[in-house]
Amino acid sequence: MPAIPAFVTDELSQLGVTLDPSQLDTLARYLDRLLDTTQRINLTAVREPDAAWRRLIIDSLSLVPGFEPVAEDATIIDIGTGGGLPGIPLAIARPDLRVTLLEATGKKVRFLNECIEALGLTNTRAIQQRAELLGQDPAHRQQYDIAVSRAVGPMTEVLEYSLPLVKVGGRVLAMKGPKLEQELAAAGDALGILGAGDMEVFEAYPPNFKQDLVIASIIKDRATPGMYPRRPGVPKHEPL
Ligand SMILES: C[S@@+](CC[C@H](N)C(=O)[O-])C[C@H]1O[C@@H](n2cnc3c(N)ncnc32)[C@H](O)[C@@H]1O
Repeated sequence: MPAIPAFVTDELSQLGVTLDPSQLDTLARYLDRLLDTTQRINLTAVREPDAAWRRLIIDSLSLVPGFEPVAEDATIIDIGTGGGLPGIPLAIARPDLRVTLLEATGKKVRFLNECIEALGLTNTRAIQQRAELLGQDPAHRQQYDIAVSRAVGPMTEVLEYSLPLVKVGGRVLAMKGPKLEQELAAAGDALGILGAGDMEVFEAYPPNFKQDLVIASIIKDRATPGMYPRRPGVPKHEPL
């Protein structure tokens, strides 16, 4: 069984996340695969095992408290999931939720499908597509309760990828660093245009952790106009 550092359960419990031994084991097996595969495909820059538990697994699970209240069987989409972050740790920690991993790059999606199969993640699927196209696909547009993301781009771009995929009444949860304030100052137009309502920003960790990870939580309260998201590449190169 892959090693699980002693700090993991304690740090998770400080975030309000409790996992059983088999969930911890599944997380360890996922991390093993991710670190092993990253020697061939660049899936993460974090290679050292303790740092990988903290920055990849525990950081991802810091989103869990932001899910509440959430309906049983709620649908989550992880936009630009790369090697499965934060979506795979979330799917392991919350088997009651249905998780879609969205990623544009084929070789990363192949890795995600191998993980889903090997780890027996029956609540998880991976889709190879660009967010700009999935957001215009009626099978996915405004179908998700929650859109999550990590390290996909500035807030304005993340909002144009995320809000079209979320139901009215659903939520966007974006993992962000210390530049969030500047990014939000630039994102006012995007919030209004894309149908955002109330927004809250909270620290992912209690103060004793000294981590600067913050989570922006945005409720969607109106339908997104049909012209958004715009064509692939436009949200990035001509931000709203
Ligand atoms: C910096 S990586 C972050 C990956 C992962 N979220 C993480 O934190 O490790 C950004 C990922 O988003 C994907 N991506 C970027 N733009 C995208 C888009 N428009 N639609 C789908 N995936 C996209 C990229 O292919 C890449 O794998």
